[in-house]
Amino acid sequence: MNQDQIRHYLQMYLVVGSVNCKASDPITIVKAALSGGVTLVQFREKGADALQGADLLRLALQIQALCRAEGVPFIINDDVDLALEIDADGVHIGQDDENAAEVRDRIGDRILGVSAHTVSEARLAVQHGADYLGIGPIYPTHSKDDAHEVQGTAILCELRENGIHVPLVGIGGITEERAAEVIKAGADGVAVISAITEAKDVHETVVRMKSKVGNTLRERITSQRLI
Ligand SMILES: Cc1ncc(COP(=O)(O)OP(=O)(O)O)c(N)n1
Ligand SMILES: Cc1ncsc1CCOP(=O)(O)O
Ligand SMILES: [Mg+2]
Repeated sequence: MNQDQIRHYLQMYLVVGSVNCKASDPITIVKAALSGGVTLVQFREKGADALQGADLLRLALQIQALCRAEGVPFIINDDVDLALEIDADGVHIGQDDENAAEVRDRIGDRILGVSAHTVSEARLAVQHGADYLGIGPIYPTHSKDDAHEVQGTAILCELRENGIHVPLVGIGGITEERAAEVIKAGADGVAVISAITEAKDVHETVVRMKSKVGNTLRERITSQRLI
């Protein structure tokens, strides 16, 4: 998949697991998010009450089927074996997960996302074959217990200024109100858990957030052309 396609998929990126879906069930939330226009879905089944075994597999397959029906890529967090077993479109791994170069060998040309927190982690992830980098937490988050320290949007500027040109997605505490500043700082999209899974109206929240991302990307491109 080329970088332009990856950048498109990163624009409105839903990260979701059953643990994040308290107001409603995961299927209802994913359906509403897809109808609102999410461009990529990551299945992240993690935390104290996370599903396991057959229940986890069933939910992964159900969400995958919803994504396939909408032509939205579906990727798995951490679990490369699961991704291969169900023929997912890719995986997302972090610095404490399986080595990125080994994962690239195992998954072939599926999408590989890698979390990075510094310029050197980013450079190494790219050398190892990452298609995109997940950067954050940009803002405080209550969705990840072992989150890295908050990085702010400055990390996105720093990566771009240091020659990291691969697709980047910001993650961590991103809301409708904050989406534009993440894109202005250099991200190609926003990856979101709670602002979507805990929204009163998931469909409308995604529509509005995606529109903010799209408008800000267009403004950024226009202002770059003027320089
Ligand atoms: C898009 C995206 N970016 C970053 C992460 C975090 O990955 P990781 O650091 O491996 O932490 P866990 O999500 O595995 O707890 C992500 N999942 N997605
Ligand atoms: C998985 C992950 N990685 C860094 S922050 C985070 C959690 C993002 O969740 P939220 O959008 O609710 O802050
Ligand atoms: Mg991980």
